[in-house]
Amino acid sequence: MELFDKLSQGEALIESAILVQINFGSNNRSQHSSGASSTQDEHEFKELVRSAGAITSTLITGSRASPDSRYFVGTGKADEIKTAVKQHDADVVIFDHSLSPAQERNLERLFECRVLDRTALILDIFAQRAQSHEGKLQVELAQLKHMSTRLVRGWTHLERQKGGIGMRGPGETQLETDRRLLSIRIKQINKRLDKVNKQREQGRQLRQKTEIPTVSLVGYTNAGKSTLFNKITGSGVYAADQLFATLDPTLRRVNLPDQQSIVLADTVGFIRDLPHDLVAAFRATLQETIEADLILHVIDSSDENRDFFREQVNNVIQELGAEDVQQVEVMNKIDLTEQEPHVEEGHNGLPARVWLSSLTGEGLEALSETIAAIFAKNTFRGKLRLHPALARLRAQLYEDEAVVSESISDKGEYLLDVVIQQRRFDTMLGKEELTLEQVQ
Ligand SMILES: Nc1nc2c(ncn2[C@@H]2O[C@H](COP(=O)(O)OP(=O)(O)OP(=O)(O)O)[C@@H](O)[C@H]2O)c(=O)[nH]1
Ligand SMILES: [Mg+2]
Repeated sequence: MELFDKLSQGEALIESAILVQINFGSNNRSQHSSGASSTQDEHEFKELVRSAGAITSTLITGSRASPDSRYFVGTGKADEIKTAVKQHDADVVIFDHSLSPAQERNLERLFECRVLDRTALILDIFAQRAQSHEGKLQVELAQLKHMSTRLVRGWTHLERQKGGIGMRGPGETQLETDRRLLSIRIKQINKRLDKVNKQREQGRQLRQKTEIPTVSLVGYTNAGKSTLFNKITGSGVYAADQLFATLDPTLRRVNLPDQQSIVLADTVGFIRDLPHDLVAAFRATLQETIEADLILHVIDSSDENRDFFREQVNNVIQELGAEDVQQVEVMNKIDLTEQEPHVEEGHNGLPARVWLSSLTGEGLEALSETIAAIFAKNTFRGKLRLHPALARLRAQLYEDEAVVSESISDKGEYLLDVVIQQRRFDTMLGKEELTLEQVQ
């Protein structure tokens, strides 16, 4: 009866999955390196599968020099997986890697069961989580693109009606249609996305006109961004112990202690090795990140791999062209550690790191004050045009880590984007006894 209720609510059956993870012998994946350990990879892979709503029957690991063109794994390993499928009566085999359409097809024929790769798995999670119109369109587009190379399949054709991982979203009806219909649908979605982008652009321009600074919560999946967002805004944005609980950036206007307003944006969590197609598909969703005045980089401080995650997120920020945006690290979940809530200052006299707990709320006030301080008048932020003779001042600004970006004018002047405490800046200028030209 319970099962029937579940089905009638449109929820998929819980599936049993065989997981496959192959180590290709790269050094930075070894157990004791500072990078992602294999145990960590394993944990994350299982979490992803759990988020997709499947149960891990068993995880099969192995190592190879390079992928086999036919089965991705060697024939011996392929037989091992096949046996496991039979033994566990598995519904699906999920690879923590990208598979070519041909490999996927060969494996499905061999196992007589559905085979998914990492991209399809992540897409499936996205499909379940997408909330907004744009998010749904983005996911459908990415799914259709992924699917268009995999239209001709033997086994899945029959299985598709049943639903399950990788089968949600546009799957059921689209597989029966041909490539032509698929491309029509892709065009349609692109058109709608264009429209959504225009609307987004209008909203952004409006915010710029009113000069409300935008603050983005960015971070690895499960770091606690949505929990923090909810705590700050008092709104009920979905937060759950699942990867990708949030897909769409959610914007809220927030009043700071000193009467200033900011727009706070919650964003989708980053993840290691996000398939490249997806980075492109979600660029629009993460646009807010790029255009923010301040990035709050949320980090699960209780996680032993926090440094690795931090690096991963900073890589993605760079990929999105947002590395010049000022960043404050939010060291979250201190309730799970020995840390007391506190603010760490950077060299430029501005806060660099706030230790807090989004769950208990300790340290939250300090964060609000920190954000307020950054946008308050006592912070100098702007572009400077420095004559080449002012190289010493320039060096000092660099020493203080106050320079966000730099270019050189035709006349050889330094054009600097600077963020620094006003008082500290005044002291520096005092020493130079020179006037500067402030651009802007
Ligand atoms: N103990 C503790 N748990 C926290 C804290 N903040 C968040 N969590 C938990 O961490 C889990 C993930 O939180 P979310 O806010 O959904 O994380 P997220 O960064 O938005 O994740 P994605 O949307 O998947 O990117 C939830 O179970 C939260 O309850 C905290 O300060 N302390
Ligand atoms: Mg979230």
